[in-house]
Amino acid sequence: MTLSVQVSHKFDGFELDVSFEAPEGLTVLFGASGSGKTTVVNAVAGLGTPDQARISVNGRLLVETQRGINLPAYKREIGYVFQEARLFPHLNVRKNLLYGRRMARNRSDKISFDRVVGMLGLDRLLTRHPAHLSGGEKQRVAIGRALLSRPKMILADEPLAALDERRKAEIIPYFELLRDEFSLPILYVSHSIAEVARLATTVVALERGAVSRVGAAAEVLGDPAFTPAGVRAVGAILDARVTRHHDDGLTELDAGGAALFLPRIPKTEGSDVRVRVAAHDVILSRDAPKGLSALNILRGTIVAVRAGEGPGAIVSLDTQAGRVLARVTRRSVQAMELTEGQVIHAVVKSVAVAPEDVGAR
Ligand SMILES: Nc1ncnc2c1ncn2[C@@H]1O[C@H](COP(=O)(O)OP(=O)(O)OP(=O)(O)O)[C@@H](O)[C@H]1O
Repeated sequence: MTLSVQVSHKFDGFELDVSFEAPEGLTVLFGASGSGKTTVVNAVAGLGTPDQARISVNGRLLVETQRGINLPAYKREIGYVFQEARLFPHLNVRKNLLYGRRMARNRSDKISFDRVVGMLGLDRLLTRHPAHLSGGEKQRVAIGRALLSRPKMILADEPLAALDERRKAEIIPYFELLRDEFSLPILYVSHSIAEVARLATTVVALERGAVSRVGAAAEVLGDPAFTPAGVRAVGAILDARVTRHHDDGLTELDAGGAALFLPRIPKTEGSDVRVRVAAHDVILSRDAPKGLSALNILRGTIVAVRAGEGPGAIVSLDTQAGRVLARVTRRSVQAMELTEGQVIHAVVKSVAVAPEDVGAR
């Protein structure tokens, strides 16, 4: 496993006992305020000593309290991206980027200054000072600076929390690049389902100091029994490929052989994408719908019907495109006599899926 984390710590009135393993990619540490995210991050970063911890990254041991091993923070070789960019105000972008830079140890190294600047679109900003950058631009510089320190892992602590929605949407693709272009483990703290859906390879959900769930993003978000952010956050993640941009502004995707039409996605034809389809944007029909304005109709088989405490229920169905979830009323479940094994049609309105619901994979 790329990331192996075990931390226990007792504060007055709060007990943390967290243990998880994560494969290569971006691991989102997800949890409500006070669930223990910062305590875990501090243990990984080497800020303070937990009562008991064993943490390794790609087999390299950072701390093992029982054996008295505890690398100081500066020797852990971690690149940080925080909520605020924490740039040096008196240095321009170029100097901020070069601060703490480490030289390549081998020629196959992918992290060159020019590549990082190009990838993050910082070319035109190099001579500017942080005071003259937008929040999103500052965060791009912070990502570049973290990368240029040639870290063994990246630790991103709520890196989008201080940005408005537009800036968030602007920065997320850079984290996708970070995830996909460099084989660096990334531990990413967030309490946003949207970020989990776009970025997570693995989700580690924390609740009251313990891990309540670990798994691949699609699996965790697609579990109707797992609703830490409320039922409105429940949804499926579908893997798809961009097949064609149509003249009328729609992009056609191929999801496991099924065609999906979504509002224009800024990706080239042939790109692999992941698409989040929220359960409340899906309606169900027993018969193949005709004369309907919706363009996306997926035929599937019901694998579970889960009634909530309120009027709603989540129906999970397996389709050609993958597992899809639909949030309907319990009344509809009864009226339509929805049961496991039944063949059903899921209808997804194209415009229900916003461009920010579609990311790279
Ligand atoms: N130094 C401390 N002394 C006592 N209690 C602490 C200390 N640090 C954290 N705690 C408590 O431990 C719990 C977990 O805190 P932690 O900061 O890890 O949560 P979090 O998930 O990061 O929350 P947030 O998203 O609000 O930052 C909280 O109940 C907090 O009050």
